[in-house]
Amino acid sequence: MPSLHDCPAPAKLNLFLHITGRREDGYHLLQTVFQLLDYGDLLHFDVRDDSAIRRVNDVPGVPEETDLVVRAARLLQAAVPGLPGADIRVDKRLPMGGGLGGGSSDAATTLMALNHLWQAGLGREELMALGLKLGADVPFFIFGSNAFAEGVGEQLTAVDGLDCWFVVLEPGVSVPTPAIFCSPELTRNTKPVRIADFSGALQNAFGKNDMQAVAARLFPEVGKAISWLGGFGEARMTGSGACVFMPCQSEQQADAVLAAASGKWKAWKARGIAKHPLAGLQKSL
Ligand SMILES: C[C@](O)(CO)[C@H](O)COP(=O)(O)OP(=O)(O)OC[C@H]1O[C@@H](n2ccc(N)nc2=O)[C@H](O)[C@@H]1O
Ligand SMILES: Nc1ncnc2c1ncn2[C@@H]1O[C@H](COP(=O)(O)OP(=O)(O)OP(=O)(O)O)[C@@H](O)[C@H]1O
Repeated sequence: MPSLHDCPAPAKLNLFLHITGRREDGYHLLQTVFQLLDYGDLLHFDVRDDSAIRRVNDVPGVPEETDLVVRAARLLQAAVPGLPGADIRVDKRLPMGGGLGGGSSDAATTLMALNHLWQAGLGREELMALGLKLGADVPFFIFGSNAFAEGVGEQLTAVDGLDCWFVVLEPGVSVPTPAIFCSPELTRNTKPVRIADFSGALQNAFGKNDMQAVAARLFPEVGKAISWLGGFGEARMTGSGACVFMPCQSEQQADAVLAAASGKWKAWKARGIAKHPLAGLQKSL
């Protein structure tokens, strides 16, 4: 039976995240730049000769039935008649509720890998539409490159992103995204930026993360991580938290920050990448 092993589900950073308004249905209008990293989860797929979808390993805190990889596989199966099943193994490296998009990226990798293995024949746009049913960040990971996102996060425009090393700090807490979006303290009136103003200016810490102040108040470890990393450069929270990142001038600078973090913080370095590693698996419509 066909199989695909060591499929990357890369992490993302939100280089900035502006909340510019709120829709009548409660969803927030935002502007953000998604940056892909060369670090993330690893997924393994084996096609089955029956139609069952199984996650074959234990993932602490995520029951099989609620796992986004299982839900993504079922969604694709339901979209195209006659598809077989799959065994899926998830090597989790990204923290949950970290703002790194781990669950969303796992879902996107599952849709892309199984679309290929099952020869389901869906195009990129169709996979992105399926992905949006699973979460706001899933379409970005299928999109294939770094992106400026608007609307509720589904309107994507390709951008270069940053070609540099990043240090990422894991504060050790899990931030539930709805807790930040629901907070009365969240500001929702940042003036919209133009994508043209963003390009080139990013190295000088363009923009801000509007969710950062709320997350730091609700989860003090997030505030401590920002203060600590801010001693070395421009430190910012990604997504709704909890993780905090800093762009570095060189790999040596990243290594120096990691050495200083040793024994104090869980931290790692990753390089910004321009393309999703599975982008070549898809046919575009
Ligand atoms: C903050 C970001 O991480 C930025 O990358 C994402 O927009 C959030 O993505 P996510 O964690 O995949 O979130 P989802 O599972 O889609 O939504 C969780 C909840 O967040 C709120 N939500 C989400 C996206 C959005 N534009 N406005 C919202 O108000 C909704 O209450 C939703 O029920
Ligand atoms: N495969 C999966 N990996 C991680 N979380 C999953 C997965 N499947 C379901 N979940 C659920 O999704 C929740 C959010 O996890 P995730 O790691 O995507 O958060 P996040 O990094 O904050 O994402 P985002 O940046 O999109 O807000 C988890 O707490 C977990 O309950």
